[in-house]
Amino acid sequence: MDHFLYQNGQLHAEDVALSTIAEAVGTPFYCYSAATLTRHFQLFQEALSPLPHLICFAVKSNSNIAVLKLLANLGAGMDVVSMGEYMRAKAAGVKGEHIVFSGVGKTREEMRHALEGGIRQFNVESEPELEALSQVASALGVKAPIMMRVNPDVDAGTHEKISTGRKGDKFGVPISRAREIYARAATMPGLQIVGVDMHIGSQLTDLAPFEAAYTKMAELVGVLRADGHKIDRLDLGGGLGIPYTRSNEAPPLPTDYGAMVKRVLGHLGCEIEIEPGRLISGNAGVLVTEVIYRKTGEDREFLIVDAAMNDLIRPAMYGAYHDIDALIEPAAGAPMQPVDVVGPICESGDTFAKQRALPALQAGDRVAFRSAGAYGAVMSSEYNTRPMVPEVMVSGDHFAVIRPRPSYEEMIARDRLPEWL
Ligand SMILES: Cc1ncc(COP(=O)(O)O)c(C=O)c1O
Ligand SMILES: N[C@@H](CCCC[NH3+])C(=O)O
Repeated sequence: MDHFLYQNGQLHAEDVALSTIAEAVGTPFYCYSAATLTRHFQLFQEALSPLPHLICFAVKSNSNIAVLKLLANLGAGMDVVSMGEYMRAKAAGVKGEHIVFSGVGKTREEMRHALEGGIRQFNVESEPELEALSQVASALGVKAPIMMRVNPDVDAGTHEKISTGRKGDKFGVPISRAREIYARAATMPGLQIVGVDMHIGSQLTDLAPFEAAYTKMAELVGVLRADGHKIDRLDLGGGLGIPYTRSNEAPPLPTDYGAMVKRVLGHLGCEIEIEPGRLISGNAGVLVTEVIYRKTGEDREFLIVDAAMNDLIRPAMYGAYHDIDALIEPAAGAPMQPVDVVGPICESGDTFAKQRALPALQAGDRVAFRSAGAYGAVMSSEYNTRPMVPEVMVSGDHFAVIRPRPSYEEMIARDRLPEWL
């Protein structure tokens, strides 16, 4: 469910017409709906309600501090993967005890920073990382709460580039070695084992791989407890997929996911953590862009828009599909024409859609790329010296710019010229 709907012939974010925002901030811009973010978070709260749980929003999917604060106000914890994300979570007012630190290559500096600022747990991904954390925590005279991220060797059945739980993937420690590694961790100073972690991939559209992984997790918990470890908490990762197009079959809902979690893991009496990103933020955001030119090629029509692959890289990177809607609702029965929707960057990969059926749009018309709230703004860059796109949040009938567009002067002024040039 989202709150980007046509009202009186205009695409709205909640009760604000997107064209009103376009007039105020210029295009392109990202727009998020506070109501959608809230709704999606609450779906997970309801789905896990009978179990003790904490929903740790995956900051990597959308790290704007206003988004984090909105979710934190609803009771969310945060899943971070860098010192920068940790600092963003803190800036949004999240307490250290509600922040979990994931990531395959945490540095000692990041460990120290999180231990000093407070942390719920580190999700440790290798033995060298365990050793480093043990040393850093011991030097600070504290105990670092840890879980091992266990790689269950389950194929998530998702895009090759975002599958993380097969034995050839770089993530976690092999489940076959988990017992030995937990035994080792238990002997190391400065560490306190609190649970087990898994994350098998992103944009999963089927519950079966989750269930296969969590079944292995349940077995492992039994083994580790029998070995004398105190396992009170399970981090199940994120990964539940979203519909990127209205014509697709919808992926499972948080309710279905929650029911499965209860069935497979509920009897263990553990506190459950999940790390959803995309399901909370993905359909809570759109990227609005304006057509600069309509161009007739040899064998096709092009719409050249003012957003580009540097602003939303998913189509170029994964061949991802995003629905495209005109801000002005096409008249019923208006003819649709196939066009390639492309950005201005000098790469053929700067293509948002090929041969997409759209109404007859012209220069000056605006469109919204849907499902852009997750892995959109966070993956953007300044390639071609294009300023980062501003972000706006709508709540009801009002909106606020939650990250302004930097000026060209600001961008240019960041470089330094060495004296010897
Ligand atoms: C460790 C970890 N947790 C959570 C997530 C969030 O995943 P998603 O946005 O698919 O829910 C990711 C990204 O895949 C991740 O790597
Ligand atoms: N960036 C990816 C998801 C990666 C998930 C992070 N572990 C996407 O846009 O789909």
